[in-house]
Amino acid sequence: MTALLEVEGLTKSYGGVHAVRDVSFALETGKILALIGPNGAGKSTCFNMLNGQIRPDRGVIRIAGRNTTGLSPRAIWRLGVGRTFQITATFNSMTVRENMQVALLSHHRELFVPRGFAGRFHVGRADALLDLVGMGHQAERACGELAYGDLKRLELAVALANEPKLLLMDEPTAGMAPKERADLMNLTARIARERGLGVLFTEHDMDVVFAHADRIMVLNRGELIAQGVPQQVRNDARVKATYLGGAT
Ligand SMILES: Nc1ncnc2c1ncn2[C@@H]1O[C@H](COP(=O)(O)OP(=O)(O)OP(=O)(O)O)[C@@H](O)[C@H]1O
Repeated sequence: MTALLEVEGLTKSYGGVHAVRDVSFALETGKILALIGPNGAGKSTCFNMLNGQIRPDRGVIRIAGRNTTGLSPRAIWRLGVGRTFQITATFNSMTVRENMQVALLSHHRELFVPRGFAGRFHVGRADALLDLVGMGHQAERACGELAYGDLKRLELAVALANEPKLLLMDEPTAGMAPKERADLMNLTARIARERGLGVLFTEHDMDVVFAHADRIMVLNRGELIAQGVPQQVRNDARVKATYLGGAT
């Protein structure tokens, strides 16, 4: 069976710095894969090659069997790759529902709706996605008033408006309280299973990674030094020496 995401020999250098070197992995539908590593290991570079922001020097990226290497971020988004960001990207002056409506209009390429009319479109779909992430009761609130954890859930719903097959989450739980972190990751795992999404996330919080990832990849100085299920990675001598130390 073709994996949802297949990466072979992904490589990127900046001058003499090997930011990502010969990285290969695969991600199956319905699974959650974590990409971890110390500061400067190459996580962001790797992520940004997958979403089209950085062009690899070498290597191949296939999403659902289609070669997406070197495509623009917009083309990759159109092929069904959703993203959430470290810094939440919602419109603060709009309500929660309006943010969803804008995302849905964009997904349906309805970009020329006259100002002030966007609120009439996709109400049912917007509310269904808000219910899915537990935000239905806050549909009328302005985003600027939301608690941080709720903003992150809205951001997840916005990413789902594009009906992605693959979801890339950059430090999804950064800045959240421990209980909110677990809630967001449990929600993400449930949605991934139910909708057959693959999720790739970067994360500095090892509790989140080991509790919620199906598989973990560890980067160090641009190279993948280990990948496997959490128990394998936790017990890997090289990972312990270079990264985890006594952390787990
Ligand atoms: N645009 C760039 N120009 C030059 N060097 C870069 C550039 N982007 C990244 N690097 C270098 O590539 C290496 C990998 O950086 P990257 O940001 O991908 O790591 P990271 O694992 O995401 O780190 P962090 O956890 O701190 O965000 C680092 O040595 C970094 O200094």
